[in-house]
Amino acid sequence: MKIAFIAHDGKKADLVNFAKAYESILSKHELYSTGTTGTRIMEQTKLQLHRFKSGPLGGDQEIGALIAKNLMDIVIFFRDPLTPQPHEPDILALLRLCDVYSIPLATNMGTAEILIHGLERGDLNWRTLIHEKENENK
Ligand SMILES: O=C(CO)COP(=O)(O)O
Repeated sequence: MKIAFIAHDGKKADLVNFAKAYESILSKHELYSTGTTGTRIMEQTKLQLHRFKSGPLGGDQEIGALIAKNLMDIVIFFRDPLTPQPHEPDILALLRLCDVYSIPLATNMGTAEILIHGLERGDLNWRTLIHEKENENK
């Protein structure tokens, strides 16, 4: 599965702790992130991520482009609800695309934990079926 990690500055420590706690599960998947978030995770775990640009410089939109192609399977985006962001329109666009394509999205630790346990249990295997169907239609 392709999993995207994004965190605003006030939530990066939480996301790094999450990545550490679930490192063994996450290491079995293809991981993506916005720029600074990915750097922080790679500094503090052995995980390898494909890093896009930093969020304010277009990273949310780059991840959004993968969602629009239905290529991203899970988005874990720890937003900071208490701090205004200069690129708020990009953030809303990313969240909107998750809803357009029914992509499982966690915006806080509580939901992220449920998603990761569901992933391990096979609850998200329907995403594999979607990829197979899309390949058949090519
Ligand atoms: O701003 C972000 C998401 O909206 C995150 O970007 P960084 O990971 O580069 O800090």
